[in-house]
Amino acid sequence: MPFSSTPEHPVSLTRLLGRHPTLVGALCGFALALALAAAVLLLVLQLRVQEIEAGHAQIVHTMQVVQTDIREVLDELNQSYKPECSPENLNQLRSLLFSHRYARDIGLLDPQRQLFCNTSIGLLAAPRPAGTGGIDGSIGRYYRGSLLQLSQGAVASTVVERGLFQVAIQPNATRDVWTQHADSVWAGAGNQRTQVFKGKPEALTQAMVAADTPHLQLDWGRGLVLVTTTEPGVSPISAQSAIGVWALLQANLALLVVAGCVSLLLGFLTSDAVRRRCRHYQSMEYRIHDLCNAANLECHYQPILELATGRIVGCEVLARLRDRATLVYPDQFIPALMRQKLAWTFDAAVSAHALRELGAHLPVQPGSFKVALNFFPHNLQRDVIHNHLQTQLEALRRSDLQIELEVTEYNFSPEIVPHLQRLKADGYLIALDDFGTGYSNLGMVKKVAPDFIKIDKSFVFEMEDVTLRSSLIPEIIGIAKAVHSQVIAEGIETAAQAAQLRALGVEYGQGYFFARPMPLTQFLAYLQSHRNVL
Ligand SMILES: Nc1nc2c(ncn2[C@@H]2O[C@H](COP(=O)(O)O[C@H]3[C@@H](O)[C@H](n4cnc5c(=O)[nH]c(N)nc54)O[C@@H]3COP(=O)(O)O)[C@@H](O)[C@H]2O)c(=O)[nH]1
Repeated sequence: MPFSSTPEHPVSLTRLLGRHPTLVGALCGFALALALAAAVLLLVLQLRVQEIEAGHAQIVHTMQVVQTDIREVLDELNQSYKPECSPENLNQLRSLLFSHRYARDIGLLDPQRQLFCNTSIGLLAAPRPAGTGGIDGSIGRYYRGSLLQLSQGAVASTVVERGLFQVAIQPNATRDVWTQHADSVWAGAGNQRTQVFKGKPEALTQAMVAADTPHLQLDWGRGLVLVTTTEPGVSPISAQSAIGVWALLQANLALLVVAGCVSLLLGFLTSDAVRRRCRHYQSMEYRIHDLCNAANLECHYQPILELATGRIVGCEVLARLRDRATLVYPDQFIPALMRQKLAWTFDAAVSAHALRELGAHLPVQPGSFKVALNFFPHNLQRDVIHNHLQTQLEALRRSDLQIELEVTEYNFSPEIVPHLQRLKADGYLIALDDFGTGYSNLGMVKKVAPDFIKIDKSFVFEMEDVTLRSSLIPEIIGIAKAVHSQVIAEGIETAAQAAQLRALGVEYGQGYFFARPMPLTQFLAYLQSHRNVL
């Protein structure tokens, strides 16, 4: 709630951002552009990974089909057949091969595990060792590159051995699917792991990890993303493919260029929007809500002197708002204050603050001491003003303080005349401020018969140059005399101006020549020193 006595708001993040709008805007825009570009790149990568995963799934599926086929043969051999090389047995074994697509040949082992007979050529000329090494799989022990004795010669094949039987897998049963969908295929687990297919150039396939790997792995050094699919059931089997990031970028160059341009455009638009938002946070329109807190309100007092004697007869209350180390002046905040409809809250807070301060600290003055308060014209409603000021004055019990209400000539309208008349009748002094800047009708001025007419400082500033404007000062004094008002000249900055105005018959003056508006402690010290001088 503005001008409540709640503690000052802490500096908000929005205010901090507002101090560097261009930088914050640029950073946000850059971050967005980067994020969008990265998102597109990740999407492209993700699509490629999905494509590879689908290929790997086909490899695993094909190998499972092959394995199931071979398992059935081995199951049947171990359950229903004897490892005998008799023609009848061999014929039965051959007919078994017909019903199993991936089984190429069946070999028979003697008790010393030597291969002595097979379905292709029958009894071998000499038994030969069944094989060394091998990989343990769930359906038997696999031997890669075993030489299969066929009637037309020997062929390298993978055989699976269980009990005293060996089944040779059709050469190239899985090769096509490997070639098409993987760069490298590994079989076996732990130290038995063997590379069963090597597709890409040596250097690349060497990079493929022979140990268990995560599904996705980044090789920063070579700019590769490795995709590994491991299926534990099939011996186990791992299919690996490498994505070259640079090659991926090249393959999607057009898409990435478009995405980059869109990202830059969005980044630029974001930067502009953020910059504008940050500027708004720094604007008075936004800050006024934070500033309108009782803790930020400061009243400055500018003495008003009798020109003939130099006696201080009163002061004008001028409000400032404190924004940390800096003071914000009325010209800076009044427009925003008006737009945010805080005019009455502000005037009420200033007058209460000033009267409280002066009432508590200003020594009781001999005679009366005028306290000139500025009110926005539409706040000059008799009942509202009177009730408000009476409440303040009753609490003070200072009969020496006399309130002077200032209304600018510029805003002097027929609607406020009755209010001013009543306020005057209530005992308040009325001052017509900035006189000469508006076009008030003399009849209206007469009706109010203000106690004071304040000559606007713009007339005083030009006195030494004797401009047309300054030549109007005697006219203004004449009008004041005609309506029985006393004259206060504002903006006196030199001794010459003060002397000239005094000679013209101006009774009172204020301006930097005497003193600038100042905080209470300084104002009290000024009053004290001034009294000593007089
Ligand atoms: N409704 C309210 N209006 C207020 C209040 N406090 C101020 N104001 C209005 O803001 C206007 C600007 O005030 P400020 O910036 O404080 O300027 C005043 C003086 O500092 C300045 N001045 C005084 N002497 C001299 C001088 O010798 N030279 C010079 N260059 N400037 C000087 O003039 C302003 C006072 O003018 P005026 O009000 O016409 O007497 C101010 O005009 C107020 O209307 C508030 O609390 N409520």
